Amino acid sequence: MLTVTDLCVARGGLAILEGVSFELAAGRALVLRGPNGAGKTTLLRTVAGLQPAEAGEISGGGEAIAYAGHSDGLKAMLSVRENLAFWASVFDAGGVDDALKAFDLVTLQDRMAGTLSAGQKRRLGLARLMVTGRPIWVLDEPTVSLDAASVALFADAVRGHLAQGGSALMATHIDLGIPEAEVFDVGPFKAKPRAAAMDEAFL
Ligand SMILES: Nc1ncnc2c1ncn2[C@@H]1O[C@H](COP(=O)(O)OP(=O)(O)OP(=O)(O)O)[C@@H](O)[C@H]1O
Repeated sequence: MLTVTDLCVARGGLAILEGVSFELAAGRALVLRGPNGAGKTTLLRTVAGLQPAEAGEISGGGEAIAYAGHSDGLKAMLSVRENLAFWASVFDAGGVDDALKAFDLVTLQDRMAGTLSAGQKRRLGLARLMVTGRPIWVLDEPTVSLDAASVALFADAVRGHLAQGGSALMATHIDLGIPEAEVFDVGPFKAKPRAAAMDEAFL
């Protein structure tokens, strides 16, 4: 269970969201909603441990989290299969063949990742999640560049992950058709204007 309590997150020296609390249980998905610039990416980065929280607590995250952000994080000179094998070895996990199948990458498995189209790169970036063995997927706009068929593959992968007791926290503007998903609107948690604590030394 991922538990976020009274969290305040900041970006560029400014508090963005404050008083954020939610729980994410095994088998559940939580979709962050809010307009551009509302703070969804900042919240996801903080939950994933990529930046410190200004205040509040996050428990149950850490090593349990696999994060996929705006960048696909691929190695251009490795093949599709080699990219997945590399990440599987980093996480000491397996599942390369299942990941290739789930994201329709079998026929592309020997192609250099750098030669893939934007949507194919995104499919490979998302397939990486399946070889991490980590239970909590934290995903920032995972469906960018994906066509309708690929969005359906992604939704199937998330549903499969939830069915195995995993969970997913994601920012997305589209309806993925995942009945387990709850919506969390970040709008009401907009921070009152004030400088973030970490920048005090530079004021
Ligand atoms: N590196 C940065 N330095 C300064 N400000 C930043 C930085 N990154 C983001 N911001 C600002 O922080 C606020 C929150 O941005 P964030 O990316 O979290 O929003 P978002 O809800 O994910 O938006 P979108 O839907 O457009 O992806 C915005 O006002 C943004 O301009």
